[in-house]
Amino acid sequence: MPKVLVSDPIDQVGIDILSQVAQVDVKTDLSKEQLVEVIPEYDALMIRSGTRVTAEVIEAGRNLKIIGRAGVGVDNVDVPAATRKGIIVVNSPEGNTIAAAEHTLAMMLSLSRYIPEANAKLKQGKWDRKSYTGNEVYNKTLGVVGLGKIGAHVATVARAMGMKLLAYDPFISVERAEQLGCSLVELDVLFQSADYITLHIPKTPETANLINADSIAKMKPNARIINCARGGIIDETAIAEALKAGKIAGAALDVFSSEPLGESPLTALGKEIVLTPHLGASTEEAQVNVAIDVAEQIRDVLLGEPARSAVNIPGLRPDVLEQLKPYLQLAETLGKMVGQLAGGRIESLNIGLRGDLATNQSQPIVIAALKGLLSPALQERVNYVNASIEAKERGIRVVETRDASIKDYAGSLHLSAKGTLGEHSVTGALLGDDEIRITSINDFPVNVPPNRYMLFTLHRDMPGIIGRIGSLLGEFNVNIASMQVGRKIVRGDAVMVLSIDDPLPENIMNEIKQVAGIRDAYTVTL
Ligand SMILES: NC(=O)c1ccc[n+]([C@@H]2O[C@H](COP(=O)([O-])OP(=O)(O)OC[C@H]3O[C@@H](n4cnc5c(N)ncnc54)[C@H](O)[C@@H]3O)[C@@H](O)[C@H]2O)c1
Ligand SMILES: O=C(O)[C@H](O)COP(=O)(O)O
Repeated sequence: MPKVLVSDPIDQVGIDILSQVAQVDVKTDLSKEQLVEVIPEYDALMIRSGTRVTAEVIEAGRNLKIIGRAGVGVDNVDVPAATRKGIIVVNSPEGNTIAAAEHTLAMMLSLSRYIPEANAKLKQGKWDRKSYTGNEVYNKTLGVVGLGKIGAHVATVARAMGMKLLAYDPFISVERAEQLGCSLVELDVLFQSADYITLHIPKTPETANLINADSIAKMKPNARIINCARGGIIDETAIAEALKAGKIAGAALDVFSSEPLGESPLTALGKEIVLTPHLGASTEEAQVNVAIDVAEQIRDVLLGEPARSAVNIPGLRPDVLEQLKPYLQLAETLGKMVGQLAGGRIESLNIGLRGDLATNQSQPIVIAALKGLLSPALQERVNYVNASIEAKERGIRVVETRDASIKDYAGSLHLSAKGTLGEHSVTGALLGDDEIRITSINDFPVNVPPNRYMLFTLHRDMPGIIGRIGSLLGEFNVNIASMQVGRKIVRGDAVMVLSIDDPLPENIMNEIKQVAGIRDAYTVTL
């Protein structure tokens, strides 16, 4: 039974799902060193933002197949290191959207009405009404930086509260912004015009310290900033100084450049700042959502099924994936075949998408073909996650061509591999919904299903040659399951495809190659 380590607190519903297929260990207080020590025995790791999955952890996780982040942000995971090792990283892109948006709105209102401090004072027995006259958000301008899932929900609710909306998001269309009641503006315009600025962007090199002394200098003195996105998007020293000097009116922060928040100039400030310890996703509902979402993906991957929201393999909607699955199988099979036919070091792979396939999303098919091509050499070390990187590192040039006009099958795939020992091609298609057929070898037409063990010969089409190969295999006690010859002209060149029940004995290939008329022979194991 596979083993799953849960190293951050997640809802029991997730543990129950994982327990259907795995032994689940919940260890939420592991130090860095302890994590590195225990990770080798686990097939999957499930985390929230509390566990840092460094390259060292990934390197030590020699059995790891999947890291599941029960939440959105994967910035606590070294995703490139996981990708390189072929470990799938999945998250829950939508499970906590509403929770984070509502927390943002709660922070905005708390900040405007000084609720946290008024509450604390009253609990100390002080009835102070005069210190806490706040502001209404009604009719004020909210600047939303990042109009993705959370930003969009914040905008929708803020609009209903009577706020005017500006948004900055270079990846969002004007139509989408207008649909949400937002005017898309440049960042500086947003900084200069907004009474409230809320951040809903990932932390990237472009967004690190986006709010700094310079950007704060552009803001109105009554501006209030809310960050429920990621620590490090705000320069904490700059914002603390600006608040102290009264350059802006307030800040509400849920996330920090270093978490847990230790000693910080932020904690010394008064009612103009509201701080929460990364609580954006902490609702019962969100925790159930993300736990189910991620536990199901871990379960599926451990059962050999694809994950629906992996961050390091091409994202496909489940319905598209379902439709493409037989073609992925086809691409992988053809990749395996053509790689073995070409032999030696492969320099380039030409992938021709034909018929209906030419109009499909090609990236997963290309990856599947590369996985097939590399799997004889790399075995289980190559998968959908790292196939492209592995191919690139081996200097394999990948060329994709499309031709929707080739209609001999609904969709077919033509792979041509050029290597140090020559160039070979295979074409394949699906019969019915999911039965694979090899339809040509080196452009000789055939029609054979793939088989675990196969033998191919290139030969002169002449009497006796098929019989000679048949008897030779018989002499070596190899049972033939099926045989087919493909040729373009009578007594010209031809290809023979044999499906055999057993692997070929080592010394038979030399004998086959010596049969009169045989130009070359190849074995393929699928
Ligand atoms: N505090 C919490 O507990 C909590 C909970 C959930 C999510 N989050 C964080 O909230 C953020 C937003 O999450 P989401 O689910 O809405 O993500 P999302 O991917 O749906 O939206 C992010 C948006 O940011 C935009 N964007 C990217 N780079 C940008 C840039 N340089 N300038 C402006 N816009 C840019 C993207 O186009 C996208 O529309 C993420 O950082 C996520 O990790 C925090
Ligand atoms: O990216 C996220 O999903 C949030 O930051 C939530 O993090 P958490 O799961 O640790 O609460």
